[in-house]
Order: sequence, then C-alpha cells, then structure tokens
Amino acid sequence: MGQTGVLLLNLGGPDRPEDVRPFLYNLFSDPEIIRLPFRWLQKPLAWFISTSRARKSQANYAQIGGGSPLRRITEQQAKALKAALADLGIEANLYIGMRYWHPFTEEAIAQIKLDNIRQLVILPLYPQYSISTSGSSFRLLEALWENDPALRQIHYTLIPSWYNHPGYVAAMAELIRRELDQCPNPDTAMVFFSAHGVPKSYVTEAGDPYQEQIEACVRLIMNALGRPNPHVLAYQSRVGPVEWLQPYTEDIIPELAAQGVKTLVVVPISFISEHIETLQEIDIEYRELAEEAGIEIFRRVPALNDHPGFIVALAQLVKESLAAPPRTFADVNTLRKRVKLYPQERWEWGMTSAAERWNGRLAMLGFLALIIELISGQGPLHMLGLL
Ligand SMILES: C=CC1=C(C)c2cc3[nH]c(cc4nc(cc5[nH]c(cc1n2)c(C)c5CCC(=O)O)C(CCC(=O)O)=C4C)c(C)c3C=C
Ligand SMILES: [Fe+2]
Ligand SMILES: [Fe+2]
Repeated sequence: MGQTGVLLLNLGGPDRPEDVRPFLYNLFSDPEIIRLPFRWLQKPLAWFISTSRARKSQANYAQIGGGSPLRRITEQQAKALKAALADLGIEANLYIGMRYWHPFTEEAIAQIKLDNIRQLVILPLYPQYSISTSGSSFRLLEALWENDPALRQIHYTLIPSWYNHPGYVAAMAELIRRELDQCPNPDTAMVFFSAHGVPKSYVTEAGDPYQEQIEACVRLIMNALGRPNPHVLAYQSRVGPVEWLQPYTEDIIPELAAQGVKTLVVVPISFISEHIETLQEIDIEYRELAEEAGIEIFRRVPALNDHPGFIVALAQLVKESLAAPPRTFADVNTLRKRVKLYPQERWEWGMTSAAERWNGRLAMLGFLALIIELISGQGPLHMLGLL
C-alpha cells in the first residue's frame, strides 16, 4: 500500500478585505449555490452579485478583523488530526481543499498527485450533508477525476456526512453543558440550535437530506446532553429572494422573548469552526436582536475548532473509512438530484427556435436591468434582498 492522504473539504473564506469580492464571485459562480435557467448567465450574475454585495459583506468581515479565520482554524484541525491519526498507528498526509478560496481544492489535488498518494480519504468538514456544501465539493472532485486518468489510479473513499458520530455528538454536548453551567439558571435556559439555512426547494424538490440530518443531529445532542432544558431549532443566514428552511433564527429570537424566555444558549449546529456566521451574525447581530427583544442572558457555545475529543472523533472516522469498502462519488451521487431554485425552472425550456429566441431576448433584458441596478443602486435585486 502506498502513501495515505486525508483531504479535508471546507468552504473557505476571504483572508483579507480585498479577497471578499473575488471570494463571493467564486461562491455565486457555483450552480449548486445559485442555479439559473441559462448556464451562460451564471458568471455575469456572479460578477454582478459579488460586485454589489462586496461592500456589505466587507463591512461584516471588518467586524471580525477584516477576514475569515477559517483557513487558520482548518490548518490547526489538520495538524491535530495528523497527530491523532499517528496515535492510532496511521501515518497520513493531510490536505485542505477549500471550495471558494485558498487553498483551493484544485491546489490540494495537484499536491496529492505530486506526493504520489495511493489511498485517499475525503472528509468534508460539514457534519451534515447538503447539496450546497459537501455536495458541491464532491461534484467538483468528480469532475477533476473524470478529466484526469492519473487521479483514477488513487484508491479513494469518501465520508458523505458524520452528524451522528458518537464522538462528535459527545463533544458538542460537552461544550453546551459547559456554557449552560455558566448561566444562573442552568436547567431552565433555552438551548437554541441555529443551523445554516438552505433554500427550502433544496429539501422539498432536490432531495437534500440536510434538514433531516440537522434534526436528527439535534435529537442526538439533546440526548447526549442529558439535561431537562427546553430546546428549539431555527435556520440562519438566509440570502436571496426564495423561501429558505424555516423557522428563521431572526424571527424566533423575538418570539421566544415575547413568551418570557430570558436566557438563550445559542448552539451553531452546522459549523465546526468559528467563521463569519458565528462571530459576526450570531455574536453581534443576533445578540443585539435578542437584547433589544428583552433576552437578559445570551451565551453562544463556541465552535469545536480543535477540541481534542472532536479531533479524536475525526481520526476514528478516517480509520473506519480506511477499513470500510470504498464509497465513491457515484455512490453519493444518489444524494444529489437536480436543484430547482427559481420559479422559471418550472417552465419547459424547449429547444424550439422560437423558445430559444425568446429565452435569449428575456435574458438580455434581464442582464441589462442588472447593469442598470448596479449603476443606480436601485432595482429588483435590492428589493428582493439579494444585494
Ligand atoms: C453548513 C454550512 C453552510 C451551508 C449549508 C451554506 C449554504 C449557503 N451559503 C450561501 C451563501 C453564502 N455563504 C457564505 C459564507 C459561508 N457559508 C458557510 C457555510 C455554509 N453555507 C461558510 C463556512 C462560509 C464562510 C464563512 C467565512 O468565515 O468566511 C457567504 C459569504 C458571507 C456573506 O456575505 O454572508 C455567502 C453569500 C448560500 C446561498 C447557501 C445555500 C444555497
Ligand atoms: Fe454559506
Ligand atoms: Fe451571513
């Protein structure tokens, strides 16, 4: 058996303020994030949204020091995981493949080839599978594999999700317990699970198992917690005009306050590393909202980062994966059906010449409207909240 590698997948985040716009461009260029009826519209729309959103997004990143800590934390996780694997008798090279920023997945794969890796475990750093996260990274890897015979020599296996791994669940419960014990009323504080949202159609139309896995994960963590506290689950970080998974975090916080809840312990459930949605959105935006609504104690459970029990859980996952029969991109493909995001997609886009002509004209008109909106700062995308 040749050299073993572990490829950690994550989304990536801008390191500096000037990275924000190109990072957003990469993100919105991904059809797993925004799927449009015309492929050719993807890049112009990504350019448009990233250019227009950059200022707002930069201001958010400025509140957490100008950039995302995701790369630094993922590097710490990789280092700790390498050591934990060595403790289990597994010598492995660790690689980090980010989807939308450095170090890019393509860079990691180039290094894996140079290092002559023969056996590779692909581990997304998202506990729950979503089309928009792990699914998108798998799709990219699948395309790289299809186009490169050298990669097809590598014996690889992938771990689609691990939301139910006992070591991960126990580490989450431990962090929650620690935070509850800091409250004056540890047994009655409301445990508020805030998951990153996805458009509802991902689940209802495209078959994304994300919501199911989030809900199961919450149940497992509450069982492991073994405390009598009430709990609630809501979804944060909505972007764009379509309906996302409900209830929304920003709606539930004031509702709970109105019901007389005084203490919230917020648990970021879909993230294992600190990043903008924990440090800015929860710690700043939601805290402010909660305090204005009358919540007196607002505590946030830290992300796992390089929590020792969590790193051991990742090492066990890798070990189990090396011993298990290979699971390939084709196997997880069944988790990914066609994503429908916008109502236009329910139309029949026939290949008749008349339909093609009208599609083209409408698209040109739409694009012109986007340009006008960019210049004037007024228009439908602002009204819909995309910008
Ligand atoms: C489980 C985690 C995540 C899901 C699901 C997810 C879906 C999703 N995200 C967007 C839009 C944006 N995401 C952004 C940043 C971002 N998102 C996640 C995680 C999930 N996204 C991470 C880890 C990050 C990076 C954070 C960092 O620290 O840099 C952004 C950029 C930030 C901003 O401007 O708000 C956008 C935009 C969509 C549309 C989506 C599902 C379709
Ligand atoms: Fe996101
Ligand atoms: Fe956000």
